[in-house]
Amino acid sequence: MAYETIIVENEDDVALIRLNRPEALNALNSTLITELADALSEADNNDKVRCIVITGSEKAFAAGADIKEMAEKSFVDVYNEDLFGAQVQVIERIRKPIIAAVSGYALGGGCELAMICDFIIAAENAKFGQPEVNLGVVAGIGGTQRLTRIIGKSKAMDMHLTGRFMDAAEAERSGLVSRIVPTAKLIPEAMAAARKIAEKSQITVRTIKEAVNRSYETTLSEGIRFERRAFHSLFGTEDQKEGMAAFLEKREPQFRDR
Ligand SMILES: CC(C)(O)CC(=O)SCCNC(=O)CCNC(=O)[C@H](O)C(C)(C)COP(=O)(O)OP(=O)(O)OC[C@H]1O[C@@H](n2cnc3c(N)ncnc32)[C@H](O)[C@@H]1OP(=O)(O)O
Repeated sequence: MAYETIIVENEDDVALIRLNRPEALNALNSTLITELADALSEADNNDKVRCIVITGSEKAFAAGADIKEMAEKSFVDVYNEDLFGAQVQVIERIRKPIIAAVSGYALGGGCELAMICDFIIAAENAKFGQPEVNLGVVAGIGGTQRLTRIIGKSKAMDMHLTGRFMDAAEAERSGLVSRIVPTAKLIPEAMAAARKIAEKSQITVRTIKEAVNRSYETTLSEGIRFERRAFHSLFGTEDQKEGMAAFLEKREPQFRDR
């Protein structure tokens, strides 16, 4: 499908989605967020795609929601159109793993989009922030909830209340990003991680995603019970037999997603 504000490249088993509004530092306008949700759904439904990478440009992953588009809207406008609601729900429900490859600014909705992804690989030049306070609003795509769970209350309050930016090193120390790579190597490193995931059993990968995400939604004991059931259930798959046999036979597993 042809898109106006994103570019989708399918390489082997991985869909690489590039946000592409360089003139506005990939600010999330209604076209971009809708096209992103559509492209992610398409990738989720495409049997050839086993992992997804979302990235932006070197200067900006995304500088947040499009302020020019939002500035004149009233409460009634954003309430009635449920600004960001439908598209974000689609993105949150994608079952395949999504890596955010972040270079440059990931601010406001850009930081929130990266946090919806399953993990973040950051370039050395990455900067994260929730500067909505400077615009007289609060984050609206989960920033107050996800950032707090990821980096803790004190740092999350600092980021949201002051609107300051966090560099890649602080983001890694805080657990917001899984690793930092040289800026020029961001896409190759993210694609290599995605290809590694794509080699695994997709039933196992989806179960892992579901179980880790469950930890945000439930109590520790419920989460552990869910994990144990998930672990037991995978013994009903051919891929568990193959994975364990391959280890014992000292060979690489050939998973069939069954
Ligand atoms: C999703 C919600 C609900 O959580 C809410 C939000 O996300 S609100 C938005 C939060 N984001 C911000 O407040 C960041 C706004 N941008 C900046 O502070 C700066 O642009 C910068 C620090 C990221 C980069 O600064 P600089 O290098 O000086 O570049 P600029 O000249 O400012 O920007 C270039 C160009 O891009 C336009 N731009 C940047 N960000 C946005 C945006 N969020 N919405 C719309 N347009 C944006 C900027 O206006 C410039 O375009 P021109 O004015 O030159 O046409």
